[in-house]
Amino acid sequence: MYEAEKDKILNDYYNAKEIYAKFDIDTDEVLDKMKKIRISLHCWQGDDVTGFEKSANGLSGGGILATGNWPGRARNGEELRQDIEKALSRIPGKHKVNLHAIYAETNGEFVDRDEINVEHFRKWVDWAKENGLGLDFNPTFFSHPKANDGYTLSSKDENIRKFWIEHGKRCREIANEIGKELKIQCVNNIWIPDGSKDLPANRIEHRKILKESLDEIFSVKYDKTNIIDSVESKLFGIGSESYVVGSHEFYMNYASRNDVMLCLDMGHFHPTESIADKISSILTFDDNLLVHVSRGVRWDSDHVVILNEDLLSLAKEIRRCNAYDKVYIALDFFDASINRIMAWVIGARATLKAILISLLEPVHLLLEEENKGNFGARLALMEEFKTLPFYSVWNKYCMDENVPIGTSWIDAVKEYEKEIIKNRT
Ligand SMILES: C[C@H](O)[C@H](O)[C@@H](O)C(=O)CO
Ligand SMILES: [Mn+2]
Repeated sequence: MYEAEKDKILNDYYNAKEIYAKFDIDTDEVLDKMKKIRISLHCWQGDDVTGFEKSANGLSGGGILATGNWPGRARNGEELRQDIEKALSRIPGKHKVNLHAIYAETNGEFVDRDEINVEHFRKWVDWAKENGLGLDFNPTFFSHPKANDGYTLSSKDENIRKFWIEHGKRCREIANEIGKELKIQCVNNIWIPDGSKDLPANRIEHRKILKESLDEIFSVKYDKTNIIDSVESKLFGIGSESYVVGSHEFYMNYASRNDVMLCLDMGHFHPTESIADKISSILTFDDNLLVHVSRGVRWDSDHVVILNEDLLSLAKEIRRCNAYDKVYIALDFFDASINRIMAWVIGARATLKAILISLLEPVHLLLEEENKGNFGARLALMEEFKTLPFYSVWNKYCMDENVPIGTSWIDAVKEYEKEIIKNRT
């Protein structure tokens, strides 16, 4: 970066610092807090949720869908890690990478999901260590012949159920080992696609079976410094429009009663329902919460996350609950219609911008007006605070973290596409 550019960024930052100081916000302190926040970058954006299994036939049986055919998706661990590194070099801060079980590396051998162990993730763990990254984990209960009849952990077929319970147990074991080795807690999130396209006659039976399967998976206890377990609900999916076994109510109860963390995915609720309002309710009863940051357009479409009202409300609510040390933030979108690295960087930068904006908000002044009953003044302040010069603080954060300022990251990604991605035929 040229000296003149640095001076300009610093100058803008000092001006912004003065403005925020008028509202008792110390921007240096906010930047220190920012540097401690790790978000989780989902590996599956890099290959459209395909994975590396020998028999991989793309995303199937999961009620989720990656659309688009942008060329050059990563085809193996080396390419995927190279792409993630490229993305991370454009994202300020030290973060985590979120893996799914289908990203096991098995030396060309077929290893079924009920046989995987931590050694199949050796390259990921060594790479994470070298790069100072944390890893999160997810069992993969979809894109498999044993998921094709629509039910996995809630299946009435004992053989199917046993297979998936074993998968769930092995994934927890793997997540525990990862957390232990990296010395960074690993979030292990369970999402299953189970449900039915049309109206079921019996809803409760599958839910009782799911409860039993989860009890069995969670019967092994691990040290929470290594692994924290979570369960993710959903409203509906493709092929499970009428009934989803793991609904919000199901998992909210399960999580609260079993010392398991709940996961709220922004795309997994009714389109007009915001998860921001749910955070304080969950945290009244539970210690932690996992959020999947996604963007649904009319349905759970998993569009790339942008700095929109939903994302801002989410971040502001976490901050207003003083809960950045309780809420785990993981990205979850998959767009195959644009450059996949751009997708990661856009989504991650938007999420970090929302977090920064929330930390810069003078919440204490809003509370002061609220506590006096001055609701007009509270609304007026909320509006004024929206246009405080956060961008100057953002640029300083990017400069401190040695990543490109403003739009300058875009050309570097285009270049990488020309040199590396376009050659993947
Ligand atoms: C691939 C992820 O596990 C998946 O996206 C899940 O988290 C989900 O949101 C399914 O709709
Ligand atoms: Mn999700």
